[in-house]
Amino acid sequence: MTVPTPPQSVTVRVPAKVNVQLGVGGRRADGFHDLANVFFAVALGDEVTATPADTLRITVSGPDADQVPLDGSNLAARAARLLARRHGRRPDVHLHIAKEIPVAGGMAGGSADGAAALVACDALWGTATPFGTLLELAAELGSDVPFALLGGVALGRGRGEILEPLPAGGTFHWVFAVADGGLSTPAVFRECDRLRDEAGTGSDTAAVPDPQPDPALLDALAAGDPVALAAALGNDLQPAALSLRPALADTLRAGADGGALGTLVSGSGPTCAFLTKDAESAATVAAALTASGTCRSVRVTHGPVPGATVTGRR
Ligand SMILES: C[C@](O)(CO)[C@H](O)COP(=O)(O)OP(=O)(O)OC[C@H]1O[C@@H](n2ccc(N)nc2=O)[C@H](O)[C@@H]1O
Ligand SMILES: Nc1ncnc2c1ncn2[C@@H]1O[C@H](COP(=O)(O)OP(=O)(O)OP(=O)(O)O)[C@@H](O)[C@H]1O
Repeated sequence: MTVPTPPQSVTVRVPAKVNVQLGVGGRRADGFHDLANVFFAVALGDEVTATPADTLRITVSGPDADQVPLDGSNLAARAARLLARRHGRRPDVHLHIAKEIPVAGGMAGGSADGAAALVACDALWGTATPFGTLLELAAELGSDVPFALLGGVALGRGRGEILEPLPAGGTFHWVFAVADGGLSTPAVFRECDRLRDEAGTGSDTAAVPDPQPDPALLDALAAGDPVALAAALGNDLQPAALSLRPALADTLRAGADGGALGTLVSGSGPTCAFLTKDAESAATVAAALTASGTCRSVRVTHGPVPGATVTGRR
């Protein structure tokens, strides 16, 4: 019997997400918010390559590389440590992140790298962790990490970590406008609470009704209908992101004027997302956004695409 040789390196591709619906409930006793979170994975993504090393080491390349921590706080490093501990081994791995997802942009870039590191280390170390266990480890790392493993389109309940895959009937075309500088996710949730308190509605679970997925949005996804999906897009964090970064209103307007079917802030922002009719229309909207001067850069992409997937093994 031949014993398979362990790989010398494993590369994993992982998608960014946009939340086509982000219903935010009241603040729970643990500080988190219950969500009706419809995640959508887009082709814009990062690549994480794992190779054996004497000690855990992170390197990063790409346009935002200088904003990514290289120490133990990096979500990819935390993922490697968590998986190693589960299997009683040392996290002796070099993880290189080829970063395309905007940092602190509301597209779950760090979460994506955490999910990719779980999959890459599992393949490199031959630990054959069941997918259900990877999902549990992912939820320990952060609310958005399980979805980066799953990909496609899914409803996230709880703080976003309890996932139910949803059907999607076709490819949707998106444009993303990347802002200068990021927004902190906890700060945006705090601002959402503050705005609710200021409006007199209250911000805890007793005051805010449980958010529910919008049936019209789920039908539009299943039917692959971009016009119906555009009409149903919604993000309860958008007022908070706009309150912290009022200039985002100009970006959203520029995309709408440029012909987008629907516009919204992606997750906690500040990246803005534009749903378009087709690939040609996406190029037109991208050109209008670039010409408007209301954002740092513009990315054209599509989805849904699969979650963290091994794309290379040497
Ligand atoms: C805004 C979203 O990106 C939408 O998908 C997510 O809800 C955020 O997910 P994430 O970045 O993985 O967030 P975590 O790392 O789990 O939590 C960071 C912080 O965001 C806030 N947070 C996050 C998720 C949630 N359901 N309620 C919250 O209030 C909490 O202050 C928490 O301490
Ligand atoms: N691998 C990573 N890539 C990017 N940022 C990371 C990573 N690991 C840790 N971080 C830290 O996380 C912070 C948030 O970055 P991230 O790109 O995940 O934000 P985000 O996309 O807004 O998150 P989300 O959409 O999940 O709320 C960064 O400012 C950075 O300090």
